[in-house]
Amino acid sequence: MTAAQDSILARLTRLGEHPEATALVRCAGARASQTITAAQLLDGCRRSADNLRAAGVERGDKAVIMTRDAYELFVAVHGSALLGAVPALIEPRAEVRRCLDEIGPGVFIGEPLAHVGRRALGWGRGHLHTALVTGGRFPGQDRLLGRSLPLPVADGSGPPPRAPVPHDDDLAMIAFTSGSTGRPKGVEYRHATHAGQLTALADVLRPRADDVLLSCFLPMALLGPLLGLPTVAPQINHLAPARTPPGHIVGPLLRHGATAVVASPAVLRLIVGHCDRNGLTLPSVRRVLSFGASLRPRLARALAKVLPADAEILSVYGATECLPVAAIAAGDLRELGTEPPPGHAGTCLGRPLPGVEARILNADATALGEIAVAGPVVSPAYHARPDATVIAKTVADGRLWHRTGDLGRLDDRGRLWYLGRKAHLVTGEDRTLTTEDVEAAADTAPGVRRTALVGIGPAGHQRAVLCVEPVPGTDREAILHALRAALGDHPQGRRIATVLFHPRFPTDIRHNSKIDRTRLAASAARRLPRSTR
Ligand SMILES: Nc1ncnc2c1ncn2[C@@H]1O[C@H](COP(=O)(O)OP(=O)(O)OP(=O)(O)O)[C@@H](O)[C@H]1O
Repeated sequence: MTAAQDSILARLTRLGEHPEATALVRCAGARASQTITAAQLLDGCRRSADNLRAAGVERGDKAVIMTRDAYELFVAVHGSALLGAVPALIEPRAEVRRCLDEIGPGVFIGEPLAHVGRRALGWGRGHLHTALVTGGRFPGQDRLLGRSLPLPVADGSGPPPRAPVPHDDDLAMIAFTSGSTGRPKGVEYRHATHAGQLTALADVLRPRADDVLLSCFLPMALLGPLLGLPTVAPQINHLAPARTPPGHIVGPLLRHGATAVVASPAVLRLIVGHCDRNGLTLPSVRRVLSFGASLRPRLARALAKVLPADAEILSVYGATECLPVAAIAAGDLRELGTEPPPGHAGTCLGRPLPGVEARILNADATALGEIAVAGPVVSPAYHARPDATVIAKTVADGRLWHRTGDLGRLDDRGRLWYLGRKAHLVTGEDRTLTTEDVEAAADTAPGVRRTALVGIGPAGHQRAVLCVEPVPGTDREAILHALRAALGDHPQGRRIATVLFHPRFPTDIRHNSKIDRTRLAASAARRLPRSTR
């Protein structure tokens, strides 16, 4: 079987095998929800494809899709794919205009607010020929924002859609990176990439017949139903996930008896905090997958306390260009945390998943280098960014390797370790510091919510500044004391020149977990006396 026969489209049509099964639960707030069956979801995709065709969307068109509603996203993305159009996903952020200028989409499908952003900020100006507005219609909408594309939940009565059989190498989707090292890049998913990702995701999720997935990450709602998992999509604040009222997550989790939870560390912290404050536990949960950034042992421990004793917590490593790559159980993380290896320690990511290979490129004397990944989960190129593709992709031993831009090493047991991003290395006159190494140690200090190591000054002459986000209400002197204890014997930590407190770190929109180090460093630089910069 070619990968494309196990593609998204093939899995989509397989939804029709259990028409009455729950496929998606769309939640509003803590209590309200709408259950959508597999037949309804499939019918919705077919209707969406018909409406898009009627609106002039054609095979090969690139269609930006921007909606926070999981059902609309599902039927717009998969409806476009049924037509042979290429959905493009990007978060609404400062660089959208330049990103879209690069990929040149002809179609923009989105909720009214997305179109307001498009009109105001010129997203897609010059290449869009079709603007389609989802959700309810309002007077003057066609003139102001674009033609209406109503995507109400379908009744499930229509004929099954006819899905084309794609070639492995056909472009299936463009997904933008979250841009923590610069302007986001449009990652090409071919049909074979998607098929590889779904297979690898199934390896980490290990779906069972009675599983219910709670997806706190919107694009995961596109995949959960295709893995045969009834997928509950809570009403996350997708523009700032960590500001979601936690009851909007925990309420649906409890009501729908979620057995698997996919979330970023920031959202997991919300869930734990809510449970602690309200004396709640989460008895239905068997498996939690943490995505997007390191899962700290302290958070994993707090999470374990609200889960059943045999529940598994996994930290999953990957990037938009290759997802998932490796996974590690929190129990193993905790054990490793108590006995960090000497030298560059960092955070263990676990072994690469079946079918995925990892290597360390340009390793130095301590075996530290850049993590590169090969396998079916790897995207072969950035869309319309040959410059970025040349830098990130390399062929060796007949296989395509993606250079992740992450520093790491492989230990003698085949486990990957993460040391931070290459772009975030702090380079001083006599030493180079890796962020994760220092932060993993500093984050163990009581009173610290998280830390970020940034370099101030020109490369090669940087001053190492540790920014600290404290737990609100904690005494700063006590934190400094705890940090000295945590870093005093640490080979890198001892080199830190300055500690600065910052009440709330700037983070990425997608996960609210990746620290925006460029902004943080700029704010730290402003606070340092001129003589020490
Ligand atoms: N489990 C994890 N532990 C530590 N870091 C992780 C984990 N999972 C992901 N990451 C970090 O997230 C990165 C991938 O993030 P993503 O693909 O969203 O875009 P980005 O790398 O932030 O964007 P850009 O490439 O534009 O800078 C990884 O390369 C890694 O640095």
